[in-house]
Amino acid sequence: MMTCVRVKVQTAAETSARTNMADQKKILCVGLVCLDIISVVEEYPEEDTDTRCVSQRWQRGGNASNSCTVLSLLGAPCAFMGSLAAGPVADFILEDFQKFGIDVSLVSEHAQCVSPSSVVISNIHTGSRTILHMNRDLPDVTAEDFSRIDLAQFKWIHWEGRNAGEQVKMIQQVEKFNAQLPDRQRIGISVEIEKTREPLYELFPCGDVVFVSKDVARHFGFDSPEAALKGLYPRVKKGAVLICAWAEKGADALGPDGLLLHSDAFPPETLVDTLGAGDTFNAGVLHTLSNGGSVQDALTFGCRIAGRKCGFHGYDGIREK
Ligand SMILES: Nc1ncnc2c1ncn2[C@@H]1O[C@H](COP(=O)(O)OP(=O)(O)OP(=O)(O)O)[C@@H](O)[C@H]1O
Ligand SMILES: OC[C@H]1O[C@](O)(CO)[C@@H](O)[C@@H]1O
Repeated sequence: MMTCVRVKVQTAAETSARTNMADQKKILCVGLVCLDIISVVEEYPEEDTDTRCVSQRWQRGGNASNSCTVLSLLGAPCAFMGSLAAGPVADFILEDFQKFGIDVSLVSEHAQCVSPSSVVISNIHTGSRTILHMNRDLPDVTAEDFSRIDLAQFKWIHWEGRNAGEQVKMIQQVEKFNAQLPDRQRIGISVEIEKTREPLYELFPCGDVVFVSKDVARHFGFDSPEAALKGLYPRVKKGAVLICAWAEKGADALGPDGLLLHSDAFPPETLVDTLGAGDTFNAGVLHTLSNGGSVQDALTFGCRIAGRKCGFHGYDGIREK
């Protein structure tokens, strides 16, 4: 693993905020960072037409990266672990991570690879986001990369399901580390199974908390979060909590006591942009649980900030209320 050393000079406010957080353990998110090239449109375009859009912007994206953005806006010390290519896109991404005070010391640089990116068509009237993602050759971080990190600095580690075989080995390393610690000092483990790819289902029995998407739920033939949780719960490990978010229906959770928990969604006054709503929800849940909050509080807070996020472009507005 090559460690990135391109560090931007911090402002006094950033330095002081980071110093105040210095003695707190961090939340680590492992997964994708990419460039989102977002075109905001009044109406979804027809194929082979030439449309003028409302605005265009570059935004740092990727599930784990977006969740870090939201965690940092919520004031939670956090770190991102993933891969980055080199060049202007990678520079833009690194600078943006640093703007949010996200620890990037575990980012692996692959200078010879192409930066992953998404073209996103965002409909300003419905809030819908249509994503065209490209990842040509950037490899994910491995269990060997992970074995070099000092786990003692983290209170929670979240994996966005990607190279599941390697991620299972990373989780085993954390379980081994946890086994020597008293309960309250153990690192919380969560995994997200978002894409409908068979190898990712290996992650179901791996987390204390497992996020399963509505896409995966539908793929298994479930048409509601309740049905998905009941049907998929036998796949998680003993004692785990399974969580399923479902856009405007809010989110549900099922734990070892068999009680189904639910939070309604919190729709914004005007639905503007749902890109990253799921990543925002996950960050809200992780923030609450890693601070000792209940699963019900985590669901409600996750839905509250994800709903708020849908009311504006990007993530910055999360900080303002
Ligand atoms: N239209 C909406 N109105 C209100 N809340 C919403 C809406 N869409 C999403 N949310 C909130 O966001 C949470 C996550 O939604 P969902 O799982 O559908 O996102 P997603 O499709 O995974 O998003 P992305 O993949 O872009 O991160 C929901 O539980 C809900 O609280
Ligand atoms: O699948 C990758 C895409 O999904 C997102 O992480 C949103 O959840 C985008 O930022 C990215 O382009």
